[in-house]
Amino acid sequence: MTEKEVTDSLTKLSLEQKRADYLDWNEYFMATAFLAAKRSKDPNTQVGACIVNDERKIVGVGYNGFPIGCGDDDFPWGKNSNDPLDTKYLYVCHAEMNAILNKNSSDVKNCTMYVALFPCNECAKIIIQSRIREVIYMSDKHALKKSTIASKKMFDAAGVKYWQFVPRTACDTEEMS
Ligand SMILES: O=c1ccn([C@H]2C[C@H](O)[C@@H](COP(=O)(O)O)O2)c(=O)[nH]1
Ligand SMILES: [Zn+2]
Repeated sequence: MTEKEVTDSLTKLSLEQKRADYLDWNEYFMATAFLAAKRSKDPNTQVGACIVNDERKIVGVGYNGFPIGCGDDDFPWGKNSNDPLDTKYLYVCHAEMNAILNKNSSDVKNCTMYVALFPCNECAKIIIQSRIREVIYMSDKHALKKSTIASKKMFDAAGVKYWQFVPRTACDTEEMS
């Protein structure tokens, strides 16, 4: 074997040993949002959000839950009742709002939010006002709801970019290795 052949086979070996199936940045931050969602006590819908700055540092994470001090012995997780006071909707803090309020930086200006579900109109307002400039979401299952249409209308007007994250399939991962 010539010296070049040895070098070539060593190079090939080291390339073969490189990991290809590690998480890319988008996968990593979306996975962080999904991990946060697992903290939610909502029996029906668990939402997580992760805010990332332009240095790819996580600056806030949140999930849907009742406000501090409002425990589920006193507040309901139900969805349907004749009296809205007996449902969760008047009380629950959305994941996006919690992620913004939980920020560990002075602000979230120019940050990106990764979120499990497309933000509702109330969260869209908070996202815009906090100057987040990009939203990457996983599910758009409420795309036809007026609140989602309103969110998109406001994001478009305010110049907040949004796009759907599509996870890699097992086949994609096999092709890379
Ligand atoms: O943008 C959103 C929208 C909803 N949520 C939370 C609020 C509630 O806990 C659930 C929604 O309950 P459903 O049973 O799916 O009606 O999701 C949120 O965090 N962010
Ligand atoms: Zn919301």
